[in-house]
Amino acid sequence: MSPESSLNAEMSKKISFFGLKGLKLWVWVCLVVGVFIVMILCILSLWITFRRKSRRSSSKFPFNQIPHVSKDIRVDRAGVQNPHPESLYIEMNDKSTGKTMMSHLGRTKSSDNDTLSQCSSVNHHERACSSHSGEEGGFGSAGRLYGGGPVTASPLVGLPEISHLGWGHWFTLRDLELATNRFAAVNVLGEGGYGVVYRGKLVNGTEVAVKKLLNNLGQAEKEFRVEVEAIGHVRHKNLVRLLGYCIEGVHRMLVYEYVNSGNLEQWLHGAMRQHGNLTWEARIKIITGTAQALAYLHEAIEPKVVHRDIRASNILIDDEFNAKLSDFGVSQALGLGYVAPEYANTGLLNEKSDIYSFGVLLLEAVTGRDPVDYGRPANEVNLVEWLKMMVGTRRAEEVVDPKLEPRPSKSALKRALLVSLRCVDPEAEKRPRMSQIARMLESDEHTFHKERRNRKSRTASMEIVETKDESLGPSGAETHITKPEKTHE
Ligand SMILES: Nc1ncnc2c1ncn2[C@@H]1O[C@H](COP(=O)(O)OP(=O)(O)OP(=O)(O)O)[C@@H](O)[C@H]1O
Repeated sequence: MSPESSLNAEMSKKISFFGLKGLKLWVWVCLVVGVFIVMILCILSLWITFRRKSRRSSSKFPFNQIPHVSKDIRVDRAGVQNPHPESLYIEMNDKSTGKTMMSHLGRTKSSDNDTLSQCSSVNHHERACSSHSGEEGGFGSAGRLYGGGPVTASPLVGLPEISHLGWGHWFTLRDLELATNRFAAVNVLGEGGYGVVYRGKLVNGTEVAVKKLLNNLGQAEKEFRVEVEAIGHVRHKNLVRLLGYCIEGVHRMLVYEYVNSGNLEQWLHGAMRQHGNLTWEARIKIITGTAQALAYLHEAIEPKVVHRDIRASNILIDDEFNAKLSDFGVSQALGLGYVAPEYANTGLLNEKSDIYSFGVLLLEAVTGRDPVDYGRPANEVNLVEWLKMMVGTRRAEEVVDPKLEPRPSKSALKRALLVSLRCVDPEAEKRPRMSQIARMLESDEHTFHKERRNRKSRTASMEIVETKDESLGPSGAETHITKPEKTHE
């Protein structure tokens, strides 16, 4: 008998087992294998159910509440240099946007600022924040966060390594409480449309201005995002530098370099007047710096930044009368006197409306008048209209701020008026670009220095010729520079 036929014979034998009689052996083998497979499947399904349950319980972990964030979570313990050894960072990959976000208790940092606001909804975050927010406590331990590094040229040296962003610093509420003496009233620098600004000092000695945004306005939160995104990487000598920000729970704060000599509004109309009047030279320096900052925002960076709120109070001044433009990137309603017609008509804001506002600012600096002053006679309330009327009636020299001593030269005044009139042209496309304006003003600054250096020499003089122009309205005038004339002093 061959082995195959003997195996067949064996398999065909009838066997009785567990009360089942007369089943062939091969049927028994199939039954056993089948039962075995069913058991494996049962075990597998039990294991999967168990896994799901344990995931569900871990989903109470608040990071899962962040909208649009996938469950691709990688836990990463912070390194040796981390001054917060307890910190547990969690990297979340948002598959819908491809962005990565790092988060841990009370702090959130993002590889893309778009994700900043998402973090505000994290309950855990808010609990962590309230546990060391302001009034009650946790304050004393803040000092240990710092390496206490030496004060150097960089305002960020000596601050915690872990909070470095691509462009600045990521502060905790405690850091800023410490810097401002818990936001003491005595440190209030002023209050703007979106919150209070405090003067502060970081533990490495850097003086800062902390803008604490009102947290009960959705708009303020929006502004925070807009501002952080717009200005984080932007650097120019005439722009106030954003050193970092704080976002904890409901708190939103921006931390700027401190600019120590007030703002242009205070110098022209307010508290800084007690220190004396700004000279023409200082005014032109401030205005020219502002123009350079705007030219940079409009034309040198991509994407360009439209300021949208050029006004004297946003031109901060340092102790050498350098202008430091602040609040760029802030989206907010413009004040009455600075609103360009195309904004009023269409709601659109672009660099041309910044240029209009800049023209008003320049007029303000020349005349020392507010853009809109209801305390004046009706035909003088609106600065731009009044100026056009004065130039149109050949009274340009009367517009100079009476407090200015010495008065500007004819040529300097005329050039400044020329620039401002071109900026406030009712037709937006006729307004010069900011870089052109900056160049015109730079040459004015240059002329001023030249005049001062050598008073006896002949200097170029520009003559403003006022010609009636329909496009400037009934009282409008367009200004032209004619050929230089000799002047004798
Ligand atoms: N970086 C800074 N350094 C010094 N002072 C500052 C700084 N930033 C703002 N300030 C001052 O804080 C005050 C409030 O400023 P903020 O920008 O909030 O309001 P504003 O410009 O007066 O008004 P708005 O926000 O409506 O334009 C102003 O007096 C301003 O000069």
